[in-house]
Amino acid sequence: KEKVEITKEQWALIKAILDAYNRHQIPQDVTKKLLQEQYSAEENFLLLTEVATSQVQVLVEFTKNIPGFLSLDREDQIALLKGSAVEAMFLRSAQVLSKKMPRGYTEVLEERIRKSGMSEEFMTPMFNFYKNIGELHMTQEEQALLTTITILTPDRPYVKSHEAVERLQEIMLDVLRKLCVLQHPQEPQYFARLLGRLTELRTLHHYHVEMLTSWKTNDHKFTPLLCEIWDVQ
Ligand SMILES: CC(C)NC(=O)n1c(-c2ccccc2)cc2c1CN(S(=O)(=O)c1cccs1)CC2
Repeated sequence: KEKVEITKEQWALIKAILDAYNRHQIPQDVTKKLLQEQYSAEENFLLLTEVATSQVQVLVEFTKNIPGFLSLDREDQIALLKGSAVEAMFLRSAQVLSKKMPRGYTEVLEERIRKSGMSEEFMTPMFNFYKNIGELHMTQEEQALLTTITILTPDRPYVKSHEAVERLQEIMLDVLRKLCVLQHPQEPQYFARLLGRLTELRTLHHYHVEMLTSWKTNDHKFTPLLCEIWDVQ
């Protein structure tokens, strides 16, 4: 039985990341709108645009509070944000959906998302992902660290100092690994299962790029921030 020891510094790191993650939540009023009375597909789409835009703003603030992030090369900080925005958005969405909500809220939310003009072949993998994340029953710390690890992925396009990002990501991976052993002692494979979700996120990222083009053809508008972060003209 491997003796797992989380150092004082690592606990401080977990606390800093969890505080930042909890401080930067999507404003309730924005997500609450998604639960209100029946909207049309266009209005649902507009609502998702609003929620997604608000999440990008939250993501930027959260990322700035990741210990070590601001000491990375400035252009690399931008490359990491642009490269991880879609994945962080799907991770946050899955976490929102897997929260205990009042009876029927989840169904309404899912219905709203299904009726937003999104192509069917994108829905299935997306809702599969939401289900897979829900089944993990991740703790707050695990959610915050997994989002941090997604942001600190060294092989995003245009990242120059690959090693610097890799070193930072490795620090976070080590902390998450130890936390998983401590918080899920009966599930030795839990950490591996968490990392498996990161692979699923990359597939969703590819789907998302295709979906954007299909929306563009149906003349759907996005906000300037979403166009900027998703490289949509
Ligand atoms: C919480 C935020 C980050 N979630 C969010 O914006 N969602 C959610 C979602 C999931 C659970 C609860 C509440 C909302 C589902 C979807 C999105 C966004 N995207 S999108 O960014 O591609 C998009 C933008 C505009 C048109 S489509 C499509 C799918």
